[in-house]
Amino acid sequence: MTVDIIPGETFPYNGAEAPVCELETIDFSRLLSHEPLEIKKLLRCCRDAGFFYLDLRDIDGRRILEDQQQLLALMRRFFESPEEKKNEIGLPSLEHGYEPVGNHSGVWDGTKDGYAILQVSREEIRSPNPYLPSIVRNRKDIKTFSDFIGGSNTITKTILSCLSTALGRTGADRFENIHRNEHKSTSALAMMWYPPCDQKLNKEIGHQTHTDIGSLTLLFSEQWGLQILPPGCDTWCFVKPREGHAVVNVGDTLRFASELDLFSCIHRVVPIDNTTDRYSIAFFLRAENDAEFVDSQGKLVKAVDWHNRKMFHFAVPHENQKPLIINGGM
Ligand SMILES: O=C(O)CCC(=O)C(=O)O
Ligand SMILES: [Fe+2]
Repeated sequence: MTVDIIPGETFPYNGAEAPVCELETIDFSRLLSHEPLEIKKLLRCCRDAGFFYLDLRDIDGRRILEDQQQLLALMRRFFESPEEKKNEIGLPSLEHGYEPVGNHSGVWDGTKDGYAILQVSREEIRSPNPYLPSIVRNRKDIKTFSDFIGGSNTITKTILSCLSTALGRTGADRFENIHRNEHKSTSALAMMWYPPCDQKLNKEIGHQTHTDIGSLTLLFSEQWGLQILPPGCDTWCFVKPREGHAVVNVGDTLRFASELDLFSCIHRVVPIDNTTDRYSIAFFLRAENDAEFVDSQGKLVKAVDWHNRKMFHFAVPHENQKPLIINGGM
């Protein structure tokens, strides 16, 4: 196991000092040139913790950091708008559209979630006339979404390809063959806004404990709140935000595709204080809709069915949730 709690490093939370975990860092430029040592390290991270930092500061990755700032400005403008404007198109599909706070279960039993979310699917942004709320349906905003989705797709596909190589997969067995760009998938950009939340008064809190549905998640947040439950550990640990880095994690379908070799780590988001709001951006790389996997229970499942089943499940009250679905069998 390579996930350790950073000795002496803690983060003040709920009147106590909470542990911070030590994740490894992978250099994106080195992955791009398939450097053997970096690929080996990547495989170790995906097998052990299922989470790592991706250093994007070299010239090959830097562009997405600029796109992240553009997207944050767009998100601030969007989430400050009146509710009826944000909700103009509702949720046309499970991976595209807007959902207000409270549409899913929350971080503590009996609570609902504490974030509003705008999703833009890769399928929709590639269409000639993307269907979006009119406050973001203009040339500049569509370019911001497309640049971010295109850049994130390139980064996550690079990681996927390195993992195929690291596992000695060849020909049709390479993971790229179930993530072909011209085949339909539920890959999407998710923009989340957590309004300030008073845990004593509020019933809409944080982001529930879960594993991710898809193959790889590329996550950007400049703010604290994300916690993971490292393998073999019974303590939740904070993931420290690091400038110039994204956080990447393995999701259920890549775990299934790897015959449970790769690790899909359980995580959640908790509110830090009752005065600050929080922004996070996630790109979810998901397999082609028709790709088939054997899940953690030995049952054959299609990528799109796993996605839809788990999405619906996120919304049901905690007492009706099946851990096998929420935590992907972890
Ligand atoms: O908001 C975050 O930092 C993480 C959100 C998350 O885990 C997810 O959307 O799957
Ligand atoms: Fe997640």
